[in-house]
Amino acid sequence: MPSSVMPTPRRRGDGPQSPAAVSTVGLRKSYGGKTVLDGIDLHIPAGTVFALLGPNGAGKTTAVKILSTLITADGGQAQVAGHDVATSPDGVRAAIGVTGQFSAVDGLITGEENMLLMADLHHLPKAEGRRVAAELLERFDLTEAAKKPASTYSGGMKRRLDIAMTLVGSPRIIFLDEPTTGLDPRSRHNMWQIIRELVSDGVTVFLTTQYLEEADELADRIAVLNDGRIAAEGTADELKRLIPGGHVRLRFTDPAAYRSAASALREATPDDEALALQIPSEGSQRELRSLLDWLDAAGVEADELTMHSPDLDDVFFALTGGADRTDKKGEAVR
Ligand SMILES: Nc1ncnc2c1ncn2[C@@H]1O[C@H](COP(=O)(O)OP(=O)(O)OP(=O)(O)O)[C@@H](O)[C@H]1O
Repeated sequence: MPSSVMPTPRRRGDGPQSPAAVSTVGLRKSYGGKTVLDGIDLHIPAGTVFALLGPNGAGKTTAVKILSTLITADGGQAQVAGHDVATSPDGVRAAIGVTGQFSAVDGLITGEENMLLMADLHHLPKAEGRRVAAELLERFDLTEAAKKPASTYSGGMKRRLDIAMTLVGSPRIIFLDEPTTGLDPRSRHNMWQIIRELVSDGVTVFLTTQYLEEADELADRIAVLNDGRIAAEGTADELKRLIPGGHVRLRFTDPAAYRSAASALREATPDDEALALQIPSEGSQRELRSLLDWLDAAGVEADELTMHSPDLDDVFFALTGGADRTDKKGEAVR
């Protein structure tokens, strides 16, 4: 079932007076002559999940690095947990955890040693550190692997260890930079469950992702980053309402049939790789009937006809101007 017809759950942090966990005004960053962030405004209420969505190279990691004080912005302001990133970076660091592309996991030592190192860094007394480490290893299903070097862990286990290490410091805000990139579907769903549990504990989650489904599943609010600017921001439903209607997709197995249909149906958007044609449609019975009549008259016989309601894929595609993407089934599409 397309997510757009699922009942809409109540979103957290909708109240106008919800305190901001993260807020930015006019955040800017350039590398050399290249503008990576070109005036970013964000307001993320405490206790919510925010997804920064964007194609490769859009500037997602750069935003996370600025907000977690790893690099400085060239302009604008950013407050995290009530601290200014420029004037109070220590205050920010004490309140946040960061995991993702610059993971803290050391592959040469065991999972347990990684956890104890983290406990030391947070100045926990030895016994307390051991208790917290054991608890978190258990919570993230790593007890059995705790004595093995982290380099032997699977991708999913490493991500879980990374989050467990972050939680040693009891952060109120967690930045997850592409938390499920490269994970298999089961590990991805595990990670989603972990993220939901973090939020139910009151943690604010700032996540970056290239996966629309992930943002749709997890985020209260989503911002689409494109060319250094926020192209759109809102709940998944609000974003889906930004673009008109759905479409009918015709798939062919025979390249010759596909080519002749493509030349007969000039209004359709062709996808040469998938041998598919996409025709704008609201999906009403009347519209579908006239489309079928039209296909018959044009002598077009597709091997598969599917209806699509607008989803985040469509929004992302429309807003990011056709950047390469991967659809929900993992197929590369144009
Ligand atoms: N230290 C740096 N020096 C020069 N250019 C950089 C540096 N860091 C990032 N960039 C450039 O800034 C742009 C944004 O990079 P960033 O890593 O923030 O993108 P991203 O949205 O996280 O992409 P991805 O999904 O591929 O990780 C890219 O074009 C990248 O090459």
